[in-house]
Amino acid sequence: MSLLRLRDVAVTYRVASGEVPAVRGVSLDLAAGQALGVAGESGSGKSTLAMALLRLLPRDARVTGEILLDGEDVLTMNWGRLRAVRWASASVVFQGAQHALNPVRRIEQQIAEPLLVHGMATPAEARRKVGELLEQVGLPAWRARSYPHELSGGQRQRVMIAMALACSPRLIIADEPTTALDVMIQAQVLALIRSLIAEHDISLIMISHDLSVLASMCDRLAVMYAGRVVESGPSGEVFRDARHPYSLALSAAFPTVGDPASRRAPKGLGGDPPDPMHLPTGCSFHPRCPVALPECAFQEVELWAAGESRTAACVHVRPESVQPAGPGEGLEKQSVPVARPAEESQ
Ligand SMILES: Nc1ncnc2c1ncn2[C@@H]1O[C@H](COP(=O)(O)OP(=O)(O)OP(=O)(O)O)[C@@H](O)[C@H]1O
Repeated sequence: MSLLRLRDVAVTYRVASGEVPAVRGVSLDLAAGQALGVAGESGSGKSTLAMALLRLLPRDARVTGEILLDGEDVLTMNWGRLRAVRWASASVVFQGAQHALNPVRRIEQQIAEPLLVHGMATPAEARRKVGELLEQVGLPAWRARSYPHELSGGQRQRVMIAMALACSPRLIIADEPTTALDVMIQAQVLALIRSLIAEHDISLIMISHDLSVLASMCDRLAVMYAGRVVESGPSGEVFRDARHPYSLALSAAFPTVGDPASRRAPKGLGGDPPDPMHLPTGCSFHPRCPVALPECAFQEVELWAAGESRTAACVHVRPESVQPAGPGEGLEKQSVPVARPAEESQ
C-alpha cells in the first residue's frame, strides 16, 4: 500500500474577485521510503499542494478529492486526529526558516515542542533529545540555547530539519528547503536531507522549481503546470528524457547537478505561466508550447501512460496522435505513443 495516495485533489482559493483554481485534479502515489520531487514554475500550485497534504492551508482554501496517508483520509480526519498526525506521521520543512521559526523562543523550546505536545517525551527527555537531534543535523548541542537570530540561514534550516525529525515521522514534506540559501550551503543541506531520509527510512516529498535539484534527490518526479501534473515518472528519465514539452523546457533550464559535462545552455521558456483565474482554453501550456497543434487550443489532454511507470499529458503522447512532433524545439526526444490511458499519474 502507498504511504501517501492522492486522488483527484483540487484546491480552490476564494478571493474577492472570484475563485482561484490553484491545484486541479492531482493524483499521485508515494511508496514508503520513496522520495518524490514536485517541480514547476512559480504559481504552478506546488506549495498549495504541499500544504494541502496536512491541511495547513488558510481558511479561504477549499480542498476536494482524497489524501490518504497510510490509508486514512487527511481531509476527513477530525482535528484531534489531524493534530496527532502532524509532526508524528508527517512533518513539513518550509522555505525560509527565518520566517518559520519563532524569533523570541530558544531553539531548544522550538524543537522540543512537537515532542512535548505529542506526549512523546518528558521535559528532561526532550532536552536530551534536542541535543541529539541538533547533532544529527550537524549542529553542536549547545546551540539549543541560541535564538534564531544568532544562527546563519543554513543553521536555521538545519534547525527546521531537526524539528521535522523530532517525532520520527514517516514522511517529510520539504517545500523549497534550500531556496533562500547560497549555493554551497544549499548543497550541504541537500546532502543532509538525503542522508537523514536514507538513514531513518523516511519518505520525502520535495518541492522545487529546480528540476536538477529534484532529480538529484528524488526517485520520482511530478511536473506541475497551472495546477495540474503534466508529467510524472522516474526522476532520471523525466529529467533526461522528458515527454511533455514543458518538462523538457524545465529540464533544459537547469544543468545537471554535479555533472559539468551535461551543462546545456538554459533555454528560457518564453512567456509567463497563466493566471489561474484566466486559464487558456484547451491545454494550459499551449500558448507557450513550441510544438502545439491547432487542437491544443481547445482540447485539454488527460495524463497518458508514456512508458513504463511514466505519464504525460500531451497530445504528442496520446496514442491516437498521428501528427509527428514536427521540427519544434527539443521534441526530437518525444515519446513513442503507447496505447493505454494512465490509471493514475504514477
Ligand atoms: N492564500 C491565497 N489566496 C489566493 N490565491 C492564492 C493563495 N495562495 C496561493 N494562491 C495562488 O495559487 C496559485 C498557486 O500558488 P502556489 O504558491 O501554490 O504556487 P507555487 O508553485 O508553490 O509557487 P512558488 O514557487 O512561487 O511558491 C498562484 O496563482 C497563487 O497566486
